[in-house]
Amino acid sequence: MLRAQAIRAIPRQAPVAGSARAFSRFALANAARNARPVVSNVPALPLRTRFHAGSYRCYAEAAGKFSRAKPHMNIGTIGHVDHGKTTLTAAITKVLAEEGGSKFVDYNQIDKAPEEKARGITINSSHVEYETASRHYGHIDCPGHADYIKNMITGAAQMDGAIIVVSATDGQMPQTREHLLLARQVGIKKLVVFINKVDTIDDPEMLELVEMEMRDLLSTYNFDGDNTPIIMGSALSALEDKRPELGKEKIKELVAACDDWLELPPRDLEKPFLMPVEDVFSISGRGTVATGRVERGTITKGSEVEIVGLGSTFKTTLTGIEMFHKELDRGEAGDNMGALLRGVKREQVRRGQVIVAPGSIKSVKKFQAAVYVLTKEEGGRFTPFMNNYRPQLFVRTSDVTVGLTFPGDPAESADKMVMPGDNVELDCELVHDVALEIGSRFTLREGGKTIGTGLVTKIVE
Ligand SMILES: Nc1nc2c(ncn2[C@@H]2O[C@H](COP(=O)(O)OP(=O)(O)OP(=O)(O)O)[C@@H](O)[C@H]2O)c(=O)[nH]1
Ligand SMILES: [Mg+2]
Repeated sequence: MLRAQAIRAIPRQAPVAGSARAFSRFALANAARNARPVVSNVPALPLRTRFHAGSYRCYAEAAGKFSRAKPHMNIGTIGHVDHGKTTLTAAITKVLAEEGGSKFVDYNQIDKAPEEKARGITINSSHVEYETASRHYGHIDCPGHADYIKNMITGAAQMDGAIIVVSATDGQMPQTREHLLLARQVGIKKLVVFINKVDTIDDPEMLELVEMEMRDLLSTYNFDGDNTPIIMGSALSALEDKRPELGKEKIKELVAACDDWLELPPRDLEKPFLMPVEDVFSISGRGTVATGRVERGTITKGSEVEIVGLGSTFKTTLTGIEMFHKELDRGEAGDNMGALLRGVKREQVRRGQVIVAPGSIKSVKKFQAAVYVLTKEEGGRFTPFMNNYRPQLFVRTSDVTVGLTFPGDPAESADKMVMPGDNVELDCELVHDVALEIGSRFTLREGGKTIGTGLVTKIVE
């Protein structure tokens, strides 16, 4: 709800008074098209894209509980089961509440996370918020491993940075590694480590060992193992007001490390321009107009752009921008606009292509992806699928058949299968190339229903 309000709260760019002739025919069609969804139950645009459009401004206007003049960042606790993610989340809100930067949210409130339906996929996750001297944070904690996986693949609750929690009693465990890998794949660049349950450890050498192993592991997954802040403490002590040197003080250190080390994500407006083509019109006397909703970046009239995907990639000049029947000089993320393209024939541009800042994204046919396959309760398949399964892949406005195979030796893949509810790494080959990059999210559909969702993790060609 908060999110929906927040999206609506983002003010649109006010149209500048139009010049001589607006491309009114396309504007009408544009309005009509916006009113009807193209494929009825295709999941909405990734929440992330919409949510990020206004970044912290969303929060500023939606909640009004704290002062929101500070930049906003989404983070979360990740790590192996039972290592103390939820306890730590509660402890952070408790310690910051004492300084007026949060409302204390106790363990039980966090752990009875509501089921959230994001694009048909049920994810249990809790969102809390708090404020430090320099930032406002939205913090995500999921109750179970499967929910972290779904969350990260689908991006339903996006994290720009994360706190990885490792229990000093166990050290790194399989899910520590799995979450690190996924964090890397979803584009999280920096993490902060919290070695938890230090209250139960008497041997300092044990702690050194856990720290060393974590630094190695971070480096293995291409994080900065040498410089990543590692804080050792006890979330439970902080929560129970015991041993402040392990509790409260360490939570303060952790929060300070988040402020200093985790980098604010680039705002959508700062990214290179990208507009997925939804429709194309030819307007006599003026030329070809492509319409769509700008996903990221800004563009000015007269800029050089590149049209990418579906077999043809070429450059042209954007000679006009129109919104709401008015001609404008500039378009930006979130705008529904029409782009007048110089010297381009109508047949050269198609729905499914993207118009981008030249060189900012490539057209791709083969890639690897992390895929989450919906359960039948989530509206997905009832039965497993095998090697060489060929559903439709939807990304932005394109819809292409994709062949899915298991990575590795084909001889060993013959009797492998993927069950509804699984998450798997798959090799993907599209029948047509489309604009994709590492981190692009897509959905898989078959027979009119969504059966899976995926994240591009590696570009092959
Ligand atoms: N001794 C000690 N126990 C702790 C500490 N932090 C958490 N625990 C205990 O560890 C257990 C698991 O803590 P949770 O916070 O539920 O762990 P989690 O990582 O959220 O677990 P899942 O959500 O199930 O993956 C609970 O019994 C906590 O009380 C700590 O600093 N010291
Ligand atoms: Mg938990």
